Amino acid sequence: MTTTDNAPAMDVPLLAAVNLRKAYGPTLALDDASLRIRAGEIVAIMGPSGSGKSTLLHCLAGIVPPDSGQVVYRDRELSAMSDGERSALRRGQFGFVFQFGQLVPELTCLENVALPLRLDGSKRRDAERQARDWLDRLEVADLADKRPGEISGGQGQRVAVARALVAEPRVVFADEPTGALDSLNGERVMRLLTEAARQTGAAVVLVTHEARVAAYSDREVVVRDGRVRDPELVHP
Ligand SMILES: Nc1ncnc2c1ncn2[C@@H]1O[C@H](COP(=O)(O)OP(=O)(O)OP(=O)(O)O)[C@@H](O)[C@H]1O
Repeated sequence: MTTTDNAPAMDVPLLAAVNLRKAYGPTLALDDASLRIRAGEIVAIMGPSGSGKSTLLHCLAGIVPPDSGQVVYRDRELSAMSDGERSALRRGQFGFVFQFGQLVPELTCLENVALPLRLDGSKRRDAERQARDWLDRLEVADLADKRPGEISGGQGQRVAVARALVAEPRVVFADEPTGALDSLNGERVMRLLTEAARQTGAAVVLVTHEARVAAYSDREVVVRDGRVRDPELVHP
């Protein structure tokens, strides 16, 4: 699998998990899991509790190394990269939203959203201008000067989505992003997250056990006992 430009052909995955296996002691979290994500597509990973969804997401994002198998981003295998290269990939190409926003409590919402750009070397003024734009897109512009402890869970998740998207990543990893929200706020976060991803062309890997949340995706894959049923691989 090789690509020569920045836009992979439709049938070439942007990100692929190939025969992943991962054990935690005696627990087999992933057992021959394979999955392909195309550029710009929104894929929901579903399945029962403990089936391996988060482990799969962490492997795809280069956070957890599989025991065997490969994760390939464009034409590069993550395990063949140095730690520094993998960190640079996560910072430059990937965005993250978790169940609890994981905003930095000491920073204002504006500073939180600007942080990925600042870490990448942007000047404060440029980073904050873009951060303000993203807060606006996520309908939380009025919270710019507040700290995470002063806002609601739903507002915090929208700030977290703004932070995940500010550097215009190619893949957003979202692990139960609405898990701590009531249904109304959950729907709002999903609508804003998927709209923003579609506008920027980012793919989304969404872990959820809620059908209502998965309904925002282009397709669903099911993980059971560490194995993935990816219909794309059954009928390529
Ligand atoms: N760091 C870890 N140490 C030990 N066991 C782990 C670790 N992470 C996951 N596991 C185990 O691996 C299996 C898969 O866990 P994982 O979190 O991937 O499942 P999940 O489908 O995301 O579950 P949930 O929906 O409950 O979050 C579970 O049996 C879990 O207990």
